[in-house]
Amino acid sequence: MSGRANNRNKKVKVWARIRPSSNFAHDNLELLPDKKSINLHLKRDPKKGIVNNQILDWSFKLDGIFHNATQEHVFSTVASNLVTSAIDGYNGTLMCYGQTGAGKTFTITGATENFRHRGLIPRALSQLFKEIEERLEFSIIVRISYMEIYNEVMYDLLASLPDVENPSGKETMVLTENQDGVYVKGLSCHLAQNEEEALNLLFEGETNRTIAAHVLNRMSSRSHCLFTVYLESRSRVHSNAKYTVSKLHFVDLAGSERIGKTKSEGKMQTEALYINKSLTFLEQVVIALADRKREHIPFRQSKLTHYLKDSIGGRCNTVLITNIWSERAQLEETVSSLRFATRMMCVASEPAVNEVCDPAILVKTLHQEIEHLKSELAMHDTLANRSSVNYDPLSEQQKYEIRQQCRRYLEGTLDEIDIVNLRQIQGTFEAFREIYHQIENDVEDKLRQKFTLSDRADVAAMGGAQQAHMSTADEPNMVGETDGTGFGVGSAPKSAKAEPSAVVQLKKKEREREKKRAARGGSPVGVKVTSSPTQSAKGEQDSKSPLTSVDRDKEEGPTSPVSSAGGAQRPDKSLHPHSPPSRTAAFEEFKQEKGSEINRILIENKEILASKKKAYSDLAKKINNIKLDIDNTRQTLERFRAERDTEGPVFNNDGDIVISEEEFMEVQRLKDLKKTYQIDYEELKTLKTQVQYCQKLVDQCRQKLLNEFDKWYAESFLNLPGEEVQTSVQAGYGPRLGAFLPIIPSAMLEDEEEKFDRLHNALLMNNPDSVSFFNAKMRTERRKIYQAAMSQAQPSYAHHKSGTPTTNVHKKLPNMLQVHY
Ligand SMILES: Nc1ncnc2c1ncn2[C@@H]1O[C@H](COP(=O)(O)OP(=O)(O)OP(=O)(O)O)[C@@H](O)[C@H]1O
Repeated sequence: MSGRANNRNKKVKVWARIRPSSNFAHDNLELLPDKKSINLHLKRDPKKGIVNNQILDWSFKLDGIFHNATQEHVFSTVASNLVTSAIDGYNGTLMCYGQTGAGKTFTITGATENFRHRGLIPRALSQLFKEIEERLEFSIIVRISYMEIYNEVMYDLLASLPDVENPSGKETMVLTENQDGVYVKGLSCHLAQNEEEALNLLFEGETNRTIAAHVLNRMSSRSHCLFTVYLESRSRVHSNAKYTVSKLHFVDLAGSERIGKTKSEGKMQTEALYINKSLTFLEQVVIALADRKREHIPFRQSKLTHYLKDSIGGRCNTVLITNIWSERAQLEETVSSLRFATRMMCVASEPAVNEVCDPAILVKTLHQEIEHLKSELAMHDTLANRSSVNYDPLSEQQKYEIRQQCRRYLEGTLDEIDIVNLRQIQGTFEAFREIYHQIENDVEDKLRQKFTLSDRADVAAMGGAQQAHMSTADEPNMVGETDGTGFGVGSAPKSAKAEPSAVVQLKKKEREREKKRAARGGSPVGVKVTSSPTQSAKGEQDSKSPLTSVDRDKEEGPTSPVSSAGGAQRPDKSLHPHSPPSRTAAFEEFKQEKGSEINRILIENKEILASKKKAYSDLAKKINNIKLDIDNTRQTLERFRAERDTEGPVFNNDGDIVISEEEFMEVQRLKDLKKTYQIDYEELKTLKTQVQYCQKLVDQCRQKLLNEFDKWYAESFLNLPGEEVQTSVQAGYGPRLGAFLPIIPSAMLEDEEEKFDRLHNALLMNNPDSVSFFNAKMRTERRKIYQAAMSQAQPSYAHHKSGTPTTNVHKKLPNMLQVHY
């Protein structure tokens, strides 16, 4: 069956979710083992008389039924794909329908007091940003709007409480349509650059909804809430004119119970009437959509259906979750909800990507193409006598010939390269690039050899010192091993063996002298701190060493940083031509002397950074506490509302519900808390920028210090001109960790750390209980980063041991770390 035929059979996906209950009506409600079907048996209603046509047995088959399902299971089953498809450019709608208290809000938003119970929106946002981070080749913009429709009036839940300042409820937003679809003029749309910002918008909308419910007596269960995520995705790789736009709606519908059941009067009756009307219109739209022959769909009858015009079935991925009760008293409403669900199942859905063309880029691309074709033609005209324009790609033979031509051109044996067509020009440039890379690699190899030998000399010197320190004749293997391999660590590369440098020869001689000394029972070099240089030099006069006696004196002198305890003496190039101090000791020395100014600045910057970080973390804690306060206040307000509902609401002359002073105070408190939260949050953002800035300064200073040290070390001890030195930072090695350990760039780790902090804070806002969960997650993630970094760095380490210390760890890390987020 073709994909098209498949699409033709596609329908809106419909699920039912049963609210957990200890009074599950087992006699009336039967769930079948396929986990899709449900049978209901109603008792005859004696109030309807002896003769009535009431249907008592109902069977429904849906796409699935969630019974005792976790939030995670519901999300992965119905919403996860919607999120991925939305990033791919498909519109998506997830709607919860059902009577009041059946669990719509619990499903869509979740319970704030428990992290495990967070609903589909926070989970979807989390997955969304994770996937966006993984799609490096796309630049994806996320915007969010949050709207409430109450009594057929639209309210922006993300505007700064317009309805509180405008209690008349005069509508400021208008539903409009253009070629791109339906949109609401006046509805604020907010950029969200990460999960934290998106969660904040959700949280802000929820708070505004609660405040409006109390200040304006707008019952949240009596309004429709629409949280919409808008995505715009452009390729970073191809600068073509096409890009995708999509929107993902999360719709929490008002309670669907019939008006008789609410037993409402006054204002509440008006609400119920509006709800009934808009849900009836929704049902009419669904019925019309299900009928393929219908040409007119009555979308414009209500704000809800008009807003969702392009978001139910059709080109959009649509999922309906019908929330139902399982208790006997609610069976009639349950049947009604399931009937709506089965109607929705008939609505066809043929999702399609929403691709848009950017006219400006399109014009630019076409211009480029015209220019390209023009130049091809021009070339064809000029070269018509010599060759014709060839559009085929170059063959291997042709590429080889072009490479040869380029080489000869560079060597000077060819004066001009014959240009025949555009392909050849491109091939020529490619050949030049290859040659350039090859030269670059050759130069790097040469530098590596230089480093290898010097570092080996360094290691050998340390090996000698170690052996001397042990100072036991029964451990000759230490020396023997070192001598055997030449350097004690790994084996030398062939090139190094073929062309031993002066340093290598120097070391060999030193080993020979060492052996002789050991045979005579004398102290090895490393411990001859107090011996007379002339004396020791004298003993060596007969040897065939190419060194002068002065050289030997210097070599064995008491100022050797390796031999002196602590090694903190001032390194002197002239005194130590071949026995440099360990890099760690030299670095300590460097910080005190030549690099003292930059080191001082580094320490200062570190202190400032630490204080900023502390201020940031203190403020984050404070904000979290405010968030806890807000949650508690909201719960208190909920309690007040519940009490009012049980006692029966008291109305004033205007028909508005009168609230107690205590409740009023709580509302005030909630507003104040929200204001403080916003102010502090703004300050937190400023602090964060400051922390990032200070971090950059610290990194720069550290890098400068290391670079200067490397140059100084090379000049002073390795006889290398400073400019030729590949610094520790470039090479990924640093004195603090010893010459052989890779440094994971601190900036990078802190970047990751920041990500954790952000996530941590965002999730704390959602629920304070998640702290331990997140700490654990942070630990695992950090371990992963380290392991990944080390496993990447490991080959370089091994390489280094065998003589190639220049592998650039820095270059490898970023891509690898990004994989984790
Ligand atoms: N699957 C579930 N698991 C645990 N608790 C649930 C579940 N479904 C609903 N609840 C609880 O039932 C109560 C009512 O749920 P909720 O507010 O989500 O209903 P609703 O359908 O959105 O009602 P309304 O129309 O008034 O907004 C809440 O306290 C919620 O925590």
